[in-house]
Amino acid sequence: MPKLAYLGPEGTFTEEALRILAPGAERLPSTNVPAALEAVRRGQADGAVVPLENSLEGAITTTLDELARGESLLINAELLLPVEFSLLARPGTEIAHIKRVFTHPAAITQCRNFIARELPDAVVVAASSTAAAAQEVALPGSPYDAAIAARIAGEHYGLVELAGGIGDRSDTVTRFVQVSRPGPLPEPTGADRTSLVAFLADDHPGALLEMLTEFSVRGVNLSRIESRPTGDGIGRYFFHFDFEGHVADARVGEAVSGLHRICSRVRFLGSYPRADALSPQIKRGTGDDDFAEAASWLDRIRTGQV
Ligand SMILES: O=C(O)C(=O)C[C@]1(C(=O)O)C=C[C@@H](O)C=C1
Repeated sequence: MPKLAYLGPEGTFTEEALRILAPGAERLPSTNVPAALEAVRRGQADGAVVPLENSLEGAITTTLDELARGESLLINAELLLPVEFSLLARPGTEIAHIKRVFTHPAAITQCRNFIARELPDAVVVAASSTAAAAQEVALPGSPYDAAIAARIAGEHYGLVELAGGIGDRSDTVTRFVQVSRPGPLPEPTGADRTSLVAFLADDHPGALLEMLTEFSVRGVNLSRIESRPTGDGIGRYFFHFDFEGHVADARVGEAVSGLHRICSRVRFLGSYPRADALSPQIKRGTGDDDFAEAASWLDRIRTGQV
């Protein structure tokens, strides 16, 4: 049975995602995303499940940065999980008396309107996770009056739900990824996604366009691009890319090789089945057969068999 680290403690949305992605796995709660990923790198866990982006707040930048640094980890699965938030408090608490709310920064963003409307005078403090906030609020003498978390966190830690479905949108989804140390890739399914991090050799004019061109000329459709600061100064970035296809596909392999040639460094983050199982539209001349036929034709003309 694999042991998987996750952003804990029990009752986080990440735990819910892990239960779906790996129902039989042993769960190792970690205090934050870096700790969950380090547990994999140190061999304390066989893998980890961490949040990557949210449909309302965008990327979980800590995860992007932690996947770009340290020893390489590979994404081997993803999950899109609908997230619903509840306002949880110790029994007997009234909303009017709530002055200090505790929750994960992503939850603060996703419940902004509820907080402004129903808790205008409350101070909202960032916690390492929604369930960590609920765990803290449940402690006698806690400095916090309420937590924003999943309803199940209230059940775990003995809190009552004062309000449910408090997110600004009812259709919010968070994307989670399951990562492991480098090893065999998942087999191509025809509905895959590939992720990588690219570091520019320099920021000459058009450098970003050159990277994008490596995808477009081969008909590889980008689904996400995020710039993240390298820390070397304002304007110095590295880039996270998600795109359709599996690195075993000729067009994807050619695009990734092209990036490898023009960038100072490329970190491959994996090819894995898409959570939405959507198959890409293959542009004319960019299918595996097209690449194979073109390679044969090139061999022929290089030997004068024109
Ligand atoms: O704190 C949690 O419960 C988490 O699983 C983290 C997290 C996140 O990082 O976005 C996951 C889903 C929600 O968007 C809120 C928080």
